[in-house]
Order: sequence, then structure tokens, then C-alpha cells
Amino acid sequence: MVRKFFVGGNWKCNGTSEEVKKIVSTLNAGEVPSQDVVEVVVSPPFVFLPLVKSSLKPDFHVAAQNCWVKKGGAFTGEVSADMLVNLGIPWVILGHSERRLILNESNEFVGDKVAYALSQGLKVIACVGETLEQRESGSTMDVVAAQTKAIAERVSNWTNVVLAYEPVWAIGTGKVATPAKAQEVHSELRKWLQVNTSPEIAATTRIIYGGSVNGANCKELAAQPDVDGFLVGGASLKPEFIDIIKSSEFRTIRSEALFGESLSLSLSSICSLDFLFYRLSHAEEQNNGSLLVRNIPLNCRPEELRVPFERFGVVRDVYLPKDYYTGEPRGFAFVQFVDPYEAADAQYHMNGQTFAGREISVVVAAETRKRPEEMRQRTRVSGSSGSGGRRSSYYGRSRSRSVSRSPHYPSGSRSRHRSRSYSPAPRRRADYSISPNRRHADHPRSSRDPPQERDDGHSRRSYSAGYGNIADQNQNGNGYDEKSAYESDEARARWSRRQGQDGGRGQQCRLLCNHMGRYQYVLVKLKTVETWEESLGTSCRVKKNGTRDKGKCISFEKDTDATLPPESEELEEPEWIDFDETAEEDVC
Ligand SMILES: O=C[C@H](O)COP(=O)(O)O
Repeated sequence: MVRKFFVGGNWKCNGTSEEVKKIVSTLNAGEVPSQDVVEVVVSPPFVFLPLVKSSLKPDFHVAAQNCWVKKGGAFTGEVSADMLVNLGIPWVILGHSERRLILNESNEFVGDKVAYALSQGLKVIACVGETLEQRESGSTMDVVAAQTKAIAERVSNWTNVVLAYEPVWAIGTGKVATPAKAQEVHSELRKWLQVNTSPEIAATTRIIYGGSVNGANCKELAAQPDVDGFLVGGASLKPEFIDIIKSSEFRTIRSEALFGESLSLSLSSICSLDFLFYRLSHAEEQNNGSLLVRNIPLNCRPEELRVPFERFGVVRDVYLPKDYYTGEPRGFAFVQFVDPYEAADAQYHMNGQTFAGREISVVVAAETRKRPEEMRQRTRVSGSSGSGGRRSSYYGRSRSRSVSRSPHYPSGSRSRHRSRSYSPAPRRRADYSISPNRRHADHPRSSRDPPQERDDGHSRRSYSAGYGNIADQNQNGNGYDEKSAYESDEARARWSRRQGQDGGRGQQCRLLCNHMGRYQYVLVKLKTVETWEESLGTSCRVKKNGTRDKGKCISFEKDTDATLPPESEELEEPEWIDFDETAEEDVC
């Protein structure tokens, strides 16, 4: 059975009547998937329940944030389940950690409340979750199991229960659980239900996640197979709640529920049976999640191309290669999906479609963009003397990443390129710097700097061989050869070597980081990241709305107009980051 996605908005103790009206009108205007796809329930404070219920569009429902443990009576300040039913309020949130921790509600008390509310006909969002101390002591599952057990002991029919896993350390802190961490607990909770209630309850009960969910992180969380929705606090008061509701389109459903196959499908794709058969019949086809999209307009921006592809899944990266010398777009792009199956889905549906008035072709790219260690390996294989023992630091937080004072120059097959190392850089040097004020101080020109003018035509032809005529280039027809993986690898390498020669340590560079689909430039010191290869894919900290979060470095350089989506304008100022402090397991 397919569990319908559930998105709850917990407004907590916030809002005036004017603010509430504004939120409701935003919700009513939002274009969201139908009720067949997602169930939306907002939970204003008690006093606004009638107002919200009467003004909210009928697709959305309301929940109270609490109710008394039994029938009403002499319980000053309490609101009973019977009263909620009387007002036509269908849902109630119970056991929220703020009540468990601040008002000392015990597991048993919460269990009693859930049982009574259900008995009165209310549907219940029952919250469980561990504190930071409990997580750090390794007792996460013990804690959530005990909380769930107190409910299971009192409830036999789970039809009207949604279980909300809300790690306390993630609530209101901006520290969202990584999709993997959320999935892990959700999966364990489901197993617990299977063992301690019934397989049917385990299979049908929705387990939703809560804790710093926002418009940027919701898609990747929604794609986790055991995450059936969200309970959203802060972001439910903002327009981005609409985006969170829309993330229901990115959910993943394990297909064993459909066909007994070990295959995960996005909701959008299961609507297409022809694609399902196509997918099953191409299951063995090599697919790294990377698609090559041809015949896009030269003025296309990554965020524009991203939109139609995101309908099929979480897009990690959209990369529009440019001519090395002219900096001009080449008319094709690489769209990298997190999930190869979603990439296959997109390839199937997007190939031959019209995009910006042109018929695009979409093929599976043979290779993903190279990771640093792969690039180093490639250098060694090609006969390079290598980097003198410098270790790859992709994901690894090796201390050896510190700047080498003697930059290593690849040789062997790369020497051809190195001989042109002073040929024109494809882009303005100024683009590398962070701000006009710091530009000269941080990147003083050196005699080793590349000149600003173009090289001769011979060099251009040679250098762009991998792209000169993409239709003719690649034997496998996907236009994705070693060089195409990073058109400007050589330029980046030169640039990073230059930095070392120019003083290295203490200088700064700028990285474009992608955090779950949103982008931000961040600054790094060269003492912690030396080269493009070392920075690519590395987890980096981004600062948004005053809180730190993790992103992934996807670009080492500028071209702001071409690669930085408009969302960046909403983000906070970039901050200094230290790669050595980032956590490996949190790499997106
Ligand atoms: O009920 C909602 C949770 O407490 C999450 O709140 P938050 O999204 O502000 O972290």
C-alpha cells in the first residue's frame, strides 16, 4: 500500500490574527499537488483554530497542538478532545518534544492522550524523538522505541495515527538531520512497528520527519523511502511551506509495494507505466545519474534547465560547459541526478522534448564528473609523476591537505597542456576574487599569471578538441570524455598552482556550494584547501538565516551570472569555512 505523503505545519505559539490571515491567504494561493498526492494539515494555536478552519481552502485541514488526556471537567486551561471534535477539528498533535521536555509530559501520559483522542474520533500526529545527549550516548532507538511503545500499548488501531520523528536537537536549530540519518531512524521505527504491532501497521503507518525542514532541504528528505512527510515548525509560517508541500512529488516509494522488485521509484514516475517497463528493461544499463542534454539555447542558465528536470527527482548539479577560450556557452549541459533511476526517468521523458523553443536530445552520460581521487588516478595512469605523494582528501579530512609550499606540476600526458599554462585564462581574473575591495590584496598579479588576452587559434583548437564538435567527438556518442568532465580543469589547476606560488597560505578563494539545490558562495582559506580537485565535492559549511548547515562544493570559480541561481540573493553573507572541521558523514 502506498502511504500518502503528509505535510503538517506546526505554527506553535506564534501569530496575531493579522499574521494568521496572511499565512492562510498565502496557503490558499499556493499551487500544490492534489490531495491524492499529499495531505496537508496546519496547526495554529487554539485561539485561531476557528478562524483558520473557516478561511483555509478545503484541500487543507487543521490540527490542534494539544488536548487534555481525558474528558473535560475541572482542568483549568485545558482543552479536551471532545471540544475539538465539537468544533470540527479533525487532527491533534500530541507528545511534541516541547511539551515532553518543558511541561514534563511522560511517555505514559502521552500514550494516554493519544488513546483518548483517538477514541473520540480525532486523528493524531504523535511525536517522538531523542535529545542531543541521548543521540550522542547512542540511545536514539531506545528512546524513540520507548516513546512509541507507550503509544502501542494503548492503541491497537493505528489507522488515524501519523508518527512524527522529531529529533530534539534538530528542532528550531537549523541542524536538520541528514537524509541518511532521518531515513535510518524512520526505517528502524518501521521495523519496530513491524515486530511490536503488526506488519500491516508497519507498512501503512506514515512516519514523518520534523526538525528544521525547509524549502531547500525538503526534496532530498522526501526522497528517502521511509520518510512519508514532514512536521514543519518555523518554515510553516513562511511561503516556503508551499515548496515543502510540493516536495511530495519527490518522494520515493519502494516498488516492492508495487511489484516486489528491489527498485525505488519517484511518485511522478510511477504514474507512467510505460516508463516503468522501460526502466525495468534497462535496469542493467550503465547510468551514473548524469545526463547529457544537447541543443539548449546558448543563453540558457542552469537554473532554467534545472526546472524541467527536477520534476523527475533531486538534481544535484546542472553544469553548462563553456568554451575554454571564449567563455561562450557550448549549447549543451550535464544534468546530474542524485538517483540514477530518476536520471533514467528524466532521460526517457525529456529526450526529444521542446525546451525554450528547441528540441533537445537527452542521453545518459557515460561518466559522471570526475571526483578528485579519480582525477589524480587518471594523472598517474597517464604517466604523470604525480603530486609527490600528496594524498587525496576527497571526503577524507586528511591533515595532509594543508598547503604544499612546492606546488606539484603534473607531467606526462598533461605536459601538452602545461606547455600552454600561460595561455589565456578563459575568464576574467577578477572573477576569482571575492569582493572588489579585496581583489588586489588577495590575488596580486604575478609574472606567473596568465595574460589576459586570448591565445592563438592553434591553441584554442587544440584545447577545445573535446568540444569542438560534440556530435563528432565521443565514440560512445555522449560527448562526455575526460576533458569534458571539467572543461576548465587545467585552468583551475593552473590557478591553484599560481596561488601557491603567489604566497598560498592565508589567501582566499571562492567556492560555489550547492546545499540541497540552493547555492551559496563561500570563502575558504588556502591553508585548508589547496586545489580545485581537493575542494570539489567536499562538504563545506554554508550559513543561511543565521544558522550553519552543510553544503557541497560544486564549483571552484566565479561566473556568477551563469551559475549562481537567484536564490543566492536571499542567502546570508558568505563566511569563512574550515574544511578540516567538517564531518565526513554529512557530505551531501
Ligand atoms: O513541530 C515541528 C517541529 O518542532 C519542527 O520545528 P522546526 O521546523 O522549527 O525545527
